[in-house]
Amino acid sequence: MAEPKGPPSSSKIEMKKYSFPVKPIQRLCWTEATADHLMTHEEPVVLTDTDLVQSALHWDLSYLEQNMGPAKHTVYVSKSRYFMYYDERKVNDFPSFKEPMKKREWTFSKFVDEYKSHEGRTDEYLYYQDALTDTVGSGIKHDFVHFNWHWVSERKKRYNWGQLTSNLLLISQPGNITPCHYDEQHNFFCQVRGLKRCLLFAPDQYDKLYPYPVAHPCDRQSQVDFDSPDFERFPKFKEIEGYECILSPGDVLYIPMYWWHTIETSPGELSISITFWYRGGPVPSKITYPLSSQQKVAITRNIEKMLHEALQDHNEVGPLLHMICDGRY
Ligand SMILES: CCC[C@@H](CC(=O)O)C(=O)C(=O)O
Ligand SMILES: [Zn+2]
Repeated sequence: MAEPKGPPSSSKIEMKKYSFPVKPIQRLCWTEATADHLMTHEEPVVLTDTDLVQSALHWDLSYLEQNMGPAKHTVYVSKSRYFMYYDERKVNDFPSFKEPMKKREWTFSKFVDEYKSHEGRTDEYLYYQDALTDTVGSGIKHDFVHFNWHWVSERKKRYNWGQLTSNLLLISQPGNITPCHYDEQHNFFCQVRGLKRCLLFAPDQYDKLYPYPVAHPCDRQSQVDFDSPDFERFPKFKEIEGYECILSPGDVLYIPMYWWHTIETSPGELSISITFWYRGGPVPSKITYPLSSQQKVAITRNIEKMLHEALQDHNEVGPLLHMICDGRY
């Protein structure tokens, strides 16, 4: 099997540079035994030759404008290059919370107009993030039906994943960054157009990435500003170690559940990506020890949720956890 065509090396395209060490994420044809081994052990890998979204590789802004139909779609507007997700259902409990980006509902044509008028602006940036649903036009429906569903359903079965929950279409301006966070689902992250640099961190780096409290709108997001880390508040960030890849069209990055990731769109051109998010498989009937770092993260989440539920005030969760731990553990 010929070596998969390599991606452009990160030195060729100026992405943000960080001081922490990163190792390359392996880039393998999906038929390689090592690719299967990595996915079986919930470790990231860039898969080539899957043809998963081959039928979408011709997508560009004008084709999408012709075929996305008349429905409204979610576009985020940010004053910076950063697009940090927040859960609007949790905002009420945090009156001083400032939304890191604004949510707009635009038709696709309106998005294209705004996209064009935002080119060159440095005061506001756009990021289209919406699920592919049956409101799309026949052209997109045709492309969607011709995703490689056989391949991806074989993977779902082999790795005993839960159901497919959504396919998110992501259309990013050059230079946009999704800050570091983890998701509670497995993700086949498919690059359709443009380049994206992905930095991933294993679930056992949890204590170095200082996620917001579970009750906070930015639950699952790291509090650390990678551009200027506050080592007073987040001293263990100094020890962070990550993995890196640059995705080209046709590449599929497996982002395992609970793996942290921050993704930057190359400055060169707009990026189009499609996600395939799957719930985790059923909890094994027999728990084996030691527990995995993913299981430990799930336990910490349940503890925070239970304490918040019991105390009815998220401001009391920290003091109670300190009362349990300080000077005792
Ligand atoms: C809303 C999803 C954004 C995406 C990162 C990116 O492409 O900017 C991501 O975090 C994921 O696919 O899990
Ligand atoms: Zn994510």
